[in-house]
Amino acid sequence: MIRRKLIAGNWKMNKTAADGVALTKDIVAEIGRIGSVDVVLCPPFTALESVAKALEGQSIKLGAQNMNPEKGGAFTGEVSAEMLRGLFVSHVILGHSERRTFFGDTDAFVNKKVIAALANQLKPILCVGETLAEREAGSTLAVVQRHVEQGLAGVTAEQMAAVIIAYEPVWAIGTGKVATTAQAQEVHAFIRDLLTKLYGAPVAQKVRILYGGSMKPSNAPELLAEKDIDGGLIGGAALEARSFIDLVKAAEAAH
Ligand SMILES: O=C(CO)COP(=O)(O)O
Repeated sequence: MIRRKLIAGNWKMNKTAADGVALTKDIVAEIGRIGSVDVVLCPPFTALESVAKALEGQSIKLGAQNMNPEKGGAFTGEVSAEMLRGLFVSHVILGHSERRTFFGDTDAFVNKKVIAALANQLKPILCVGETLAEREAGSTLAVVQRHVEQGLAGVTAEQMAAVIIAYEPVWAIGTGKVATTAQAQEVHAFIRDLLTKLYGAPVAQKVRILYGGSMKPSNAPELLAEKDIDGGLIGGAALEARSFIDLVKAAEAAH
């Protein structure tokens, strides 16, 4: 089973709309119509519309970094799935560890978002991963299992075709401390086994599992060569055209 590699850039709270357009134009100039790798840019909400325009006619897709599961109403400061769809957004990062840590996102709330995203034809990129304390306590796999099972509660086998999972060990995010390929592959294989138990092998074999945490052009080829690592969710290295393009090229070479 060949899964298409996917490289997604999570810009986090960086880039004004103008900066985002400039970065997008540089990326598009080199890899706008890349055929063999899926590429998703996830700017902040404020840059989605301008980046969508800069991506017109290209195969690169647009993602958001969060969303509220409600349809609409009195939820000051929040953004709904329908609002994102209206801006040509196709993907949405959900359950990122920064949201879990700083903004109180629980597994149950993340699950509501996943369900709402799928109901609105948005592809969720569900983030899972342990903290350093959890790894040191030997609970990595238990934490990842909880994030996956609770995040996907109520998601059907058919809907899994639209779901992407990102394994992001929290201790590797923005720290320069990348998980070893063996550490990453172990957890990716564990997630695929879990998906096999939940949905059966034909479904589990098709789900893309991305790695995230200090992924760079220098360490990407080794990570992307692993059997169950299907791409990357990139933070820091997605903020510059050169490193992001090189990551996409590494995924193309690993294809
Ligand atoms: O959190 C991440 C992507 O969502 C990873 O961030 P870094 O690539 O900056 O470590």
